[in-house]
Parts: sequence; structure tokens; C-alpha cells
Amino acid sequence: MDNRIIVALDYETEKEALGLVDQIDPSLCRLKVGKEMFTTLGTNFVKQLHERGFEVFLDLKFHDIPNTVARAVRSAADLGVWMVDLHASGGLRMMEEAKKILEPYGKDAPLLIGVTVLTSMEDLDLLQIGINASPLEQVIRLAHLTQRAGLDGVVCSPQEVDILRSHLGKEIKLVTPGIRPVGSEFGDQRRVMTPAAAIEAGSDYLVIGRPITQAENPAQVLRSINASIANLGG
Ligand SMILES: O=C(O)c1cc(=O)[nH]c(=O)n1[C@@H]1O[C@H](COP(=O)(O)O)[C@@H](O)[C@H]1O
Repeated sequence: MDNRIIVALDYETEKEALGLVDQIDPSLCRLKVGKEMFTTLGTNFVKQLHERGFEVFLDLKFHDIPNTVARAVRSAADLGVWMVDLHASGGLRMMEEAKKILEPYGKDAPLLIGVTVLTSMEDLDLLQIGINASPLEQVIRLAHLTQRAGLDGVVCSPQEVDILRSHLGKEIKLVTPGIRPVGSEFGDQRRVMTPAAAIEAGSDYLVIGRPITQAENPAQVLRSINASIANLGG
């Protein structure tokens, strides 16, 4: 199942989310459950998606002391999710403990991914929080740290993908939100690319929310994005 799109299910209600989910097939995409839906609906919602055959990226971007993050990651593994993330800026020890706690799960462990610099951020946002580096420099720094901790991949913007590939090699998973098909609104996103350009740059997975979820016919948009990347990339 070479399924490179992860739909971000950022809806207010279960009814709206399942309205989309029940029109699509697990062969078309994976699903991301993030802070909004998880806070409203909890693990039961993730279980419902699993029952429908979907693989789930639990996107709670953990960021806390190492012990707390590691235990949260273990809970995600027990829930059986396919992918889970944490903020790489939580530091090397935090990431190493999270990786270590997954050892007993072997190949059933979820992919553990480090978020570098949010795709909504640009130079000024970093400066305002005391980081005197460009988003690209900071992404490279945090991606190296993530790889050193032994994680499976990073979340970055598609604009950083080709340079990260050259720094980190082929094995590391590059997960890219900040995807905007031609003509769709950027909203709060800043470092963006089209689906085809992101795949051509070397993204493994495209995380796409509003361009699909807010469309009049989300299932149709998902199919057309899939078609636009069908013969691209490796
Ligand atoms: O970890 C993420 O998924 C994430 C990281 C990041 O840097 N930027 C980012 O937009 N995301 C998530 O990706 C999704 C993007 O949604 P849209 O902007 O609606 O396509 C949202 O659910 C965000 O929470």
C-alpha cells in the first residue's frame, strides 16, 4: 500500500470527521488525529478509525520532560497507532528515552517522528522566541539531533526536503505538512509547496488538512491529489 497522503482530520465533531472518513477508503490515505479531535473524542475515536481499517498518525507533538514524553509514547504504542510525534526541541535525552521505551514493541512499534520547525513559522517567529537562525538552519539542526536519537523521521516543510535528504540519507522518513495545491489558501501556513512539488523534492508523506477537509467534495479532492502524484517520486 503505497499511500503517501495523510489527511489531517481537523474537525470540530465526530460526525463531520466520520462524514469524510466514510466516503473514502484506506487505500487512498492514512488519517491524522491531532490535538483538536483527540482532546474532544480521545482514544475511542482512534479506535473507530482502526476498526474502519485506517492507519493513524497520532499527532500530539509531545514536548515535556523525558519520562513524561516516553510514557505518553508508550501509550500511543499500546493504542496501536502507525505514527506518533514529539517536538525535537524537547532535546536529545527526551527523544532517546522515547525511542528506548518502544524497544519491546519491535516491528510493531509506531514510527516515531520529531517535529522540527512548525510550517507556520518564518524568520520573525523564530527571532521572537530567541532563535537567531533561519527556519532552514534550525530544521537542519533539529533533524540531525532527531537522527542521532535514533528516531524514524522528522516533520519539516516540503521546502527543506531536498536539503535534508542530502544531510540525512534515504532511510529517514520526511513527513511534510504545509501542502497547498495550486489555488488553495495558505491560511496560517508559511513554508508551503504543492503536492507534486513536495513529492518531487523527496517527501515520503504529505500531511494535508484544509485543502481537503474544507472542500465541497473532500473525497474528490483527495482522489485528484492522489492522481497528481501517482507517477512521481521514488
Ligand atoms: O505535525 C504536524 O502534523 C504539523 C506540523 C507542522 O509543522 N505543521 C502542520 O501544519 N502540522 C499539522 O498538519 C496539519 C496541516 O493542516 P492544513 O494546514 O489544514 O493542511 C495540521 O493538522 C497541523 O497540526
